[in-house]
Amino acid sequence: MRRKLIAGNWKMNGSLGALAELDAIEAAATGTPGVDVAVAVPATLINPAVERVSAVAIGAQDVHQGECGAHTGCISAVMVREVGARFSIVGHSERRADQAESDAHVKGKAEAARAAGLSVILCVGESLEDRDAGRAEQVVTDQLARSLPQGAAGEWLSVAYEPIWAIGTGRTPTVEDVAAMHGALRARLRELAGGEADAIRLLYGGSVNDANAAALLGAGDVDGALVGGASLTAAKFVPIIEAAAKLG
Ligand SMILES: O=C[C@H](O)COP(=O)(O)O
Repeated sequence: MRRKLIAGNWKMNGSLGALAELDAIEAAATGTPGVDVAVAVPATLINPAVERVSAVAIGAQDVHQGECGAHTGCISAVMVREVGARFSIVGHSERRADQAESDAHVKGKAEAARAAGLSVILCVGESLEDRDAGRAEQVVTDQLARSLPQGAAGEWLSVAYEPIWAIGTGRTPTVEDVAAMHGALRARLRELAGGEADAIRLLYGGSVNDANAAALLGAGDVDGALVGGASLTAAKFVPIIEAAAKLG
């Protein structure tokens, strides 16, 4: 039985003042011991966030695939681990688009994160064009196969299915479509990593909010959510944690 994971992604939002939101999220995480709660903050906020909370895992939104070197502006997994990050997102569609990250980059980042002792949330997802053309499952499972780190198995890895067209748009796939995609991802993980892959959590991401969380989290093979906009305030994020807790 996989524990539910509710992970927030603040993206390029948040200041030192915004860290106060973490207090109520920490209280919710403490009050729902059956649910894992995590927030990926901007790199500048990792250390102060780590010093503020303990029941909430604080993480990075990206790490470089190397450990150190001449990569101006980049941050390594070793560096974020040193200041207390417990996980990193890799392969978010915004980075794949804005920074031209390939599946090979994403695989390298996931492996570097694991080597540094971080858990990993690896993102995959299709465009609206792929969805409309009926090739979403093929595109997403192929993306997974190319991005999957060596030794993928166990709770340290989560795969977040985030249809690009659902991110920040208020649109979501149907519960049936989410269940079908997660079933396809689970099947592909078993092909790629055997029975060990059953510990890998599958998260859904894309316009999750307090109104739709229970339905999306209740879909087949959905082990949690990766939440963007609704993770920025405790008032919107805590009900999603509570919805997960009710599902067990
Ligand atoms: O990482 C989070 C996702 O991109 C979802 O963002 P959203 O909840 O604002 O749609």
